[in-house]
Amino acid sequence: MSAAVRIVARLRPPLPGEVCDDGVRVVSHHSSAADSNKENTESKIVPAKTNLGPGILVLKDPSSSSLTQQSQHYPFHSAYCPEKWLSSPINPDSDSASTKSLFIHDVLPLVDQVLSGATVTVFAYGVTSSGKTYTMQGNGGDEDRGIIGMVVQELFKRLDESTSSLSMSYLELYLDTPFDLLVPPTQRRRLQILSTSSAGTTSSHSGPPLLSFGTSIHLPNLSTHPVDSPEAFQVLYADAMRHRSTGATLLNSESSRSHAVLTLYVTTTSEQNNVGKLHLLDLAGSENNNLTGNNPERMKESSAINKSLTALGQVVNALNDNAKIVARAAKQANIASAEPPKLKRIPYRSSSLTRLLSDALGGTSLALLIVCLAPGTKFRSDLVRSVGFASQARRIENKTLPPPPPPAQPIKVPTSKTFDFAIPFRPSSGSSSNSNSSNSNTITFTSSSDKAKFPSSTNLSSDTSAFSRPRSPPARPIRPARSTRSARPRASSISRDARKVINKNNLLLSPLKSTTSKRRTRRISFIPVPQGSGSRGSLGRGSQRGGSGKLSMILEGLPRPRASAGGRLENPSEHSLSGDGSVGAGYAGSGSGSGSGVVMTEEEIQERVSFWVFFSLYFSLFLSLAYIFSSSST
Ligand SMILES: Nc1ncnc2c1ncn2[C@@H]1O[C@H](COP(=O)(O)OP(=O)(O)OP(=O)(O)O)[C@@H](O)[C@H]1O
Repeated sequence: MSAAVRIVARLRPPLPGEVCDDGVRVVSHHSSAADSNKENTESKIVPAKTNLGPGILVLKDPSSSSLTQQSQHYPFHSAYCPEKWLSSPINPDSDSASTKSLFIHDVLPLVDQVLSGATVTVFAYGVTSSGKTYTMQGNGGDEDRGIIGMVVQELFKRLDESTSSLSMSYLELYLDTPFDLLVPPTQRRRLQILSTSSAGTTSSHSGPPLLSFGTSIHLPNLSTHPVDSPEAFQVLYADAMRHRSTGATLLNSESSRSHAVLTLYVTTTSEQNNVGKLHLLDLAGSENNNLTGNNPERMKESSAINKSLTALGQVVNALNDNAKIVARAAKQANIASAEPPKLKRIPYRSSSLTRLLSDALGGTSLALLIVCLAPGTKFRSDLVRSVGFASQARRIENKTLPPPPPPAQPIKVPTSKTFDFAIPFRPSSGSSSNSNSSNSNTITFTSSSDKAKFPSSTNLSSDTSAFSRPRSPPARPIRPARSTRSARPRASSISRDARKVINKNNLLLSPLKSTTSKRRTRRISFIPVPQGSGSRGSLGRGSQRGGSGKLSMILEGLPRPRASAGGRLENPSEHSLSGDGSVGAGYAGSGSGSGSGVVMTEEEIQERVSFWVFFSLYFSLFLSLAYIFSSSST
């Protein structure tokens, strides 16, 4: 799968005393057709779907009040700016300037991807004092929260704590050298950057997933720290920020003197062992030393920053050229027989920054580039350079990795008598509490294939929020047989119904061999649920048949959909998952009776008969003795 780098432009408001002109505008999608240059084909192809995007940024003649033929259009995925630079008012519900808008429209969809196990890189790029740190980190207050704080809050809202965990690493590139920001300054040591193949991380590994920094690069000594709450994150983050290199320049009293890379690892241990990664980068800004008034130390830093940003520009240039070469080759008539186009070498190794970003640019990560722009006239040439850089990055296509494979471990085979291990069904919170859950009986099926899995397209209800992890394709749902009228139908009639299930679901029934069979087994318990229990998982299908009785079904030994503690997975057409993780598929039985049914193997019936015979014998013996004893005492 390929995915273009997503580009967002953000024009900050003027700072006190900053001289601005009318040379930049953002054309909202509402007015793009009317206001923008109609001959600009690029602006026409941008879909107008989100509230704020596509963000067409226009550089225009500052002395002219309107957009002219000479105005240059830069269509990005979104653009944010104070209202005064909007070409026409946008949707009144939208906020064109805040970090929150940017987060909701452009970052939030990527958070879903991280939870699905993808690697995502968000990086803020721009000239010094253009608002990169403000965008990523905020200004400290709740009103001015940055993307990092919002992402962490959102991750904790969505993480299922029983199966997922969050950890973080944080490093800075100071003078193009990586340092760990989460170790005390006394232990500050230069980190090594290795390519993944030389680090040997591709070797097979069992146990918890490895927290490797990237797919193609690896930092073996970078520390990772578990984070179990937003507050714990704040403590670690604030500590690390104290270690980050900042300094005052004439343009910014707290100018970042290093590129900072915060990585959040979402490790999921249920179903599929995988790690979703979110790299959040606050790059240092390119600097014009004439404007910053740097001293020798600042000059050294500035030269390192500018050098690494130049290297980044060269990488983007080369990737852009390659994208053009590929597009040109694709236009040629007989591509199938043509030689693959000769592509340029990408100079990733020319700086530590480009090595760290090799996944995000032309690699396997999903990427969002936030181009921060300063409106002051003294920054105009920097602004033009920045939008030029962003326009080139727009053509870069990353090759995202496919979703992680399904678990390799086989499903565990229950070997002893099956009904002893039946998991009692607990009614979900919406159902009535008096279901006879202890009265569970089981039938063992031996499956000829692994096809009959739970339909996995289950959605989380609104209170638990959906993980959008791509799951294995849904199989046909198992449809339990219709119940009979009697509360305890005879085994023979149940067997017939059960056979229907078996035939429909490609299962083999082996009632006598089932408990000792070495083959993979599945157990299905049919448990009576009181009439009108109102489980949210009840199917409409059954009620169409006019039935009022309900059965619930438990599948054991199958992968279960995840739900957060106390949360509930729900698919209104098939299944419900109660907070304890037990899954029920409610359906309405036919007929007007209670609709409860019991399914047993012949072996189980024999066992029950023997039990009752012995029980009756002992009980009558006890009665006789009691009678003899009482008559002798009188
Ligand atoms: N969107 C915004 N709204 C209000 N103030 C902003 C905004 N963006 C930036 N600022 C202010 O502009 C100043 C410079 O911003 P910031 O430090 O984030 O720049 P920077 O791009 O990170 O600079 P450097 O590369 O030098 O670190 C700060 O005082 C910040 O509060």
